[in-house]
Amino acid sequence: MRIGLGFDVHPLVEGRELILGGIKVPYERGLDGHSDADVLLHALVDALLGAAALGDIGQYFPPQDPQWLGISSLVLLKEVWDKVSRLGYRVGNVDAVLVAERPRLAPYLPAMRENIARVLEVGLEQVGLKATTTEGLGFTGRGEGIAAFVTVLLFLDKEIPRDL
Ligand SMILES: Nc1ccn([C@@H]2O[C@H](COP(=O)(O)O)[C@@H](O)[C@H]2O)c(=O)n1
Ligand SMILES: C[C@@]1(CO)OP(=O)(O)OP(=O)(O)OC[C@H]1O
Repeated sequence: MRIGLGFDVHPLVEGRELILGGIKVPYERGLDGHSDADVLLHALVDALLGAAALGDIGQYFPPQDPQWLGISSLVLLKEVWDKVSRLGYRVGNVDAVLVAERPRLAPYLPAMRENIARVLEVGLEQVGLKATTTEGLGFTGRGEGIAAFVTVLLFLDKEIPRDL
């Protein structure tokens, strides 16, 4: 059994779409980055890589490489999951928190969970996802950016408990 932790932050800017968990969220600004800047999926990728002790997202998708310019982070997640699952790992559960003052994310969380469950080949009940504000405090509170924290539990095939 292995535990992984991922954390990411991207700045909110004008002229970009807001993509979170592979879902386009209607908002007047979007996250800036080399890829689609999906902060939730980047933190999830790092949690998976961390659990398998395989490094971090930038080692596989360098921000200087034009190949990844504007890429959907669902593609990056799929590539990393292929790598991790080839080692024999399966997901026990994922738990994640999006930290954003605005927009209100609750209506979009179910679709984000579905995307994550589909790519990681697990049931919806194995993917926890919440949103929180920081009550106006800090860079998230000022609306300067969005942060995400993700934990993941991996099992090797032979270790999977019967109730999962
Ligand atoms: N961007 C966000 C932030 C929060 N929510 C939902 O609001 C609830 C209250 O958040 P607090 O930070 O005030 O505790 C929270 O439970 C979320 O469901 C949201 O939808 N979008
Ligand atoms: C996803 C990658 C891909 O170039 O770029 P960004 O969208 O800038 O995201 P970040 O989390 O800053 O770094 C990871 C990179 O691998």
